[in-house]
Amino acid sequence: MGRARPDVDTALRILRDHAPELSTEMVPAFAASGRVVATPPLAQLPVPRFRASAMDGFALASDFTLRASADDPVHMLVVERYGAAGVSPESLRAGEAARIATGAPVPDGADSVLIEEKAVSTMVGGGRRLSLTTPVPAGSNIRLPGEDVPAGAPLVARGKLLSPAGIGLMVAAGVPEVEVRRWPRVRLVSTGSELAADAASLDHHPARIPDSNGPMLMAALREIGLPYHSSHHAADEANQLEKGLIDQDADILISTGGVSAGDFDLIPGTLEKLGATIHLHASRQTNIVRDASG
Ligand SMILES: Nc1nc2c(c(=O)[nH]1)N[C@H]1C(S)=C(S)[C@@H](COP(=O)(O)OP(=O)(O)OC[C@H]3O[C@@H](n4cnc5c(N)ncnc54)[C@H](O)[C@@H]3O)O[C@H]1N2
Ligand code: MOO
Repeated sequence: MGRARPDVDTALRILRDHAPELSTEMVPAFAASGRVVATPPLAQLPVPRFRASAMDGFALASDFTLRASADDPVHMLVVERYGAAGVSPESLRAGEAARIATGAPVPDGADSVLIEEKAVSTMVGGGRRLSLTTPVPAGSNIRLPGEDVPAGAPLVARGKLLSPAGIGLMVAAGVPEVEVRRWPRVRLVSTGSELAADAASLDHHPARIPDSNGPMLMAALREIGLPYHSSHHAADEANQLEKGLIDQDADILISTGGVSAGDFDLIPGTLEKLGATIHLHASRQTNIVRDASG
């Protein structure tokens, strides 16, 4: 058992090297926040899914506007051919410009979107006429299919924690479910004969103090989103400690108290008796161990 105090990176590496991998489960992508990725999810759809307008305005063929000038404006006929959701809009004919909304599919025949604010249009006869005094550059305000994420691309690396951004990315790319590690189960053991189980017993025992570490650590576990834990209080007495520390269902055992040099600091000895190997005794306050069962 080394007594040198390792830095945080070293301590984390030792922990990772000895932590057994948890089994995995499939969960819906929308419900995977805070889970650890076991198998990188792959984009089922490209993002954008189709050639999409980045702006509200008019979709048109840039070629048609090449000769536009203040002296000699180019006029186009505005057609209202929105792509209904899931339906590609009809192709544009020469000289037509289509009203288009941000995110809508760009019709065939158009290679550019002129933004609303730069467009000058007037009613002529029964229709709307768009007048251009400068050419519209090819490719303006169009997002290409797969520009953000190509189909098949891995979205989140193995071992990463899924963030809200990761959830949005997976759902945008059509991923229905993702393989993640199951939640680890944590057992929390407050040790110390001086700890009072409840406020009432403090009255009868003037030398006792409340078990504040237990509730604090439970709150910390909840804060990082770990849903499964059990908590236990054990007096500084070998049998009680042994019983308290054994939990076949726990993946992680967190104990508090009993690791320093007092006569009643029995945790390291008890753990070793139970078959644990101490890989890191990081400080007098921190014990990091691995159960013999793996
Ligand atoms: N002519 C102009 N067009 C746009 C301008 C501008 O100044 N002039 N601003 C652009 C900017 S910047 C932004 S930001 C967007 C703002 O768009 P809206 O807030 O009006 O939102 P929508 O047009 O409804 O949608 C935009 C885009 O996002 C997609 N969307 C909407 N909700 C969802 C959702 N729940 N999940 C996934 N995707 C969603 C929608 O389909 C569109 O693709 O306007 C620019 N345009
Ligand atoms: O207003 Mo938009 O917010 O530039 O993405």
